Amino acid sequence: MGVTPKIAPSMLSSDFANLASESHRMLNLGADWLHMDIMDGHFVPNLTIGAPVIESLRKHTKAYLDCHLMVTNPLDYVEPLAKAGASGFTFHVETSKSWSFYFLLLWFFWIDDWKELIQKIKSHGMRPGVALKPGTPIEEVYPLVEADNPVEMVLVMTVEPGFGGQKFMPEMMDKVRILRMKFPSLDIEVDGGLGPSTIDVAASAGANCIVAGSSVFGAPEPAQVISLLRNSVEKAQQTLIQ
Ligand SMILES: O=C(CO)[C@@H](O)[C@H](O)COP(=O)(O)O
Ligand SMILES: [Fe+2]
Repeated sequence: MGVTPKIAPSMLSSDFANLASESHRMLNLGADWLHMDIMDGHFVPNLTIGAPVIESLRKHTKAYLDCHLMVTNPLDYVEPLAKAGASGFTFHVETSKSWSFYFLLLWFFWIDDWKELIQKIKSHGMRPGVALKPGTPIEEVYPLVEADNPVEMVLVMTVEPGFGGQKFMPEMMDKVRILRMKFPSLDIEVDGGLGPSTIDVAASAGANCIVAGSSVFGAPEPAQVISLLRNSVEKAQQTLIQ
């Protein structure tokens, strides 16, 4: 498998009043990416940060900022986030999906929507990803991965988006397994409830990008948790290759 492990502490669990030092702390403890949860209070019932905070953080670090957009209108965020210095831009496939369900005609607009969105993300120098909620079938993301101009990561939510500290949903691992079989070199990220007790099942299903908030920030030795997450992915990759 050509995909490398990426451990991404979710900064939602950090002390937002000390975001720069919390970010440095995580990177010094072995994190690869910083996972930034952007919520608009509409797509999910919680409101977090937006481009101004990413811009402030960017002044303090060169790290890969893995932005997870839990927002209803991701297109509106492309330009501000690119200017702010975001690295990855992962939008939810469910945005505008309800229209497609009711109106066949609008379904075509939805297709154009995500094509335009991916194109815009790339032309603004960011790396596009698509996320899906627990209730969304995995087939929904296939067209975006198989497109001529595809997304470069799929984020499989392992909790309902909106809050940190929820319980991991092992039944989501079927999605990860299917994706890994179909797309051996795709970055597959899992997000929600990941930690020492849940990493092995996610890693052996084929996930290589691991978001972890409460398990890292709540640990007495966060470095040990980061290293355990990485070791689990590396070990599972050896098994998957054989
Ligand atoms: O996107 C989300 C929540 O919607 C996540 O990124 C969480 O912030 C992960 O936190 P833990 O479940 O690891 O505590
Ligand atoms: Fe997230």
